[in-house]
Amino acid sequence: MQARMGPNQYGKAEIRLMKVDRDHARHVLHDLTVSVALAGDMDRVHVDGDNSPVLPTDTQKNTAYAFAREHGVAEIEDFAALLARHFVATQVAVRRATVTVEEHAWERLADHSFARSGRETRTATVRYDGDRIEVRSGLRDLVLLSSTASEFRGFATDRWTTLPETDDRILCTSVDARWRHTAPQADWRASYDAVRSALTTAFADTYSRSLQHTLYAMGARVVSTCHGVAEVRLRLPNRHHILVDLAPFGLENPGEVFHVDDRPYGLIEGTVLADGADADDGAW
Ligand SMILES: O=c1[nH]c(=O)c2[nH]c(=O)[nH]c2[nH]1
Repeated sequence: MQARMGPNQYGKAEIRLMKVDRDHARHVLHDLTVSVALAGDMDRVHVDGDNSPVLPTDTQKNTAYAFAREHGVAEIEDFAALLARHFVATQVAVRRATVTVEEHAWERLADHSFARSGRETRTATVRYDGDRIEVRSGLRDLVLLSSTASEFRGFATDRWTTLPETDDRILCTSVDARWRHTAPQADWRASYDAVRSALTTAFADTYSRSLQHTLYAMGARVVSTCHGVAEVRLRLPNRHHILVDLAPFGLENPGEVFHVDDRPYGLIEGTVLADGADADDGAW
């Protein structure tokens, strides 16, 4: 058999980790999902069954827990970078580590009581190759809705088109955004707050001709107002709200009662780049 091993990586996915900071009576939670992916000199693992370069995924999981205890978890970008650097620095066969961390939000009820929050999930992906460190931050499940100021008309039609044009509809989406930083170090919390605010204010401010039009407005607001962000990638599912026909009941429905369709949905995806930035195909 003529074959050779192509690109590969391996690691522990979705390590669920809760770190409680309990130095003060007012506890702080860091509820994380951590995923590790290691790549390097692993051909002989696959081809010959030689496990000597394999740091078990079980060990990777233990390392995440131990580092949370030893170093704490401040910002998820820093925690991801700590782990990524560790695996490359300590394993000769590992040339590149990619660590993704998601942070699940909790709302405080009291000093040591919390309610799981309906807020979005914050994310970070850090890739380290022994030389360069790339940091991407992001968020997902940020659900936004405009109850007007959204239209969709003037689109292409053919014999299969049934969608009527509309000059007033609900626009609703669940934002999945990732953005690339120009620098390996930043005030991650402040940067996150700035990007979130740019996304939400652009969504709210924009008179939408389509979700594509809104996507660009949101991305452009991020790269033009958020210092140190070179590129933002957006995935916006169109959560269709369909006006219910109440005429059979003798009722008008002037944009008040909608059926919320969960699938299928339009999926609008796009990258917006800062002036002068090149698209980058690192770890997203
Ligand atoms: O904002 C929209 N973009 C589309 O591409 C599209 N297609 C569709 O059926 N509805 C919508 N809405």
